[in-house]
Amino acid sequence: MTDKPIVVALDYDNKADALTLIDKLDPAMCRLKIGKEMFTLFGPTLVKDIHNRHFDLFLDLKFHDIPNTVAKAVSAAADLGVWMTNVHASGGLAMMQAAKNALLPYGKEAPLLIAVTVLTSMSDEDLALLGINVPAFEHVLRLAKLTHQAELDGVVCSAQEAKLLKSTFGEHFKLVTPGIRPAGSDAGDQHRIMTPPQAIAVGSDYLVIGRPITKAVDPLAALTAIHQSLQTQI
Ligand SMILES: O=c1ccn([C@@H]2O[C@H](COP(=O)(O)O)[C@@H](O)[C@H]2O)c(=O)[nH]1
Repeated sequence: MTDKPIVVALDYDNKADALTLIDKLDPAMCRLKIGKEMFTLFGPTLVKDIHNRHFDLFLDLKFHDIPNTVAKAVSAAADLGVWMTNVHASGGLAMMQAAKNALLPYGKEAPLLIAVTVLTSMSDEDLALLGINVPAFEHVLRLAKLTHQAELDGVVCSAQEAKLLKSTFGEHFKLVTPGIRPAGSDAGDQHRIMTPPQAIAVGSDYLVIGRPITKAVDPLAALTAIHQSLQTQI
């Protein structure tokens, strides 16, 4: 199992609430993620606030644009010193290669660069509505092949595809899996879900977990319980 596989998704509209939670967390136990909502509201200052608290930060902005624009955006993310950032694989091979090339000047300081395959909120039926008439796992595999060809560090996928992707691309290709739900917790808008221990067992490297922790009555207790549920797998 990867060192520190839990990535807590901070989807708050209030910075004070987010910092209150962060201040209860231990950087040795988890990493953090901010996405479009918090970055749009609070910007690079929030990134600094989180770095000052010694957490690795996944900047989940899912860039999807023409190659030149995405390359510049990824470079701007690297300038913030984040641990991981991402693009949409459906932006295409040239876009992903431009993003990868933009990180070359950063050397070992470059963030991990991964690509979103098929959002975990999407079912086979949702894909069919987009004219994609194959099961989600097939489209995930197709986009992961493109990501691998562009030499990115890995993909965002659901844990349901993790076994297939690990066996296809090997240990070094990182699998970042949202749609993680402890047994009995509300799936919400997520469709392709798995429990934390199952996700690790099938090869997920990083488990992105938001509401099961942030909306819990006691978020620290929820995180600790998930963390403990993984310890038997070390
Ligand atoms: O396919 C994807 C890509 C990103 N996400 C993000 O992960 C978290 C999940 O939060 P939960 O509250 O645990 O559902 C959220 O920030 C999404 O933007 C994803 O869910 N699926």
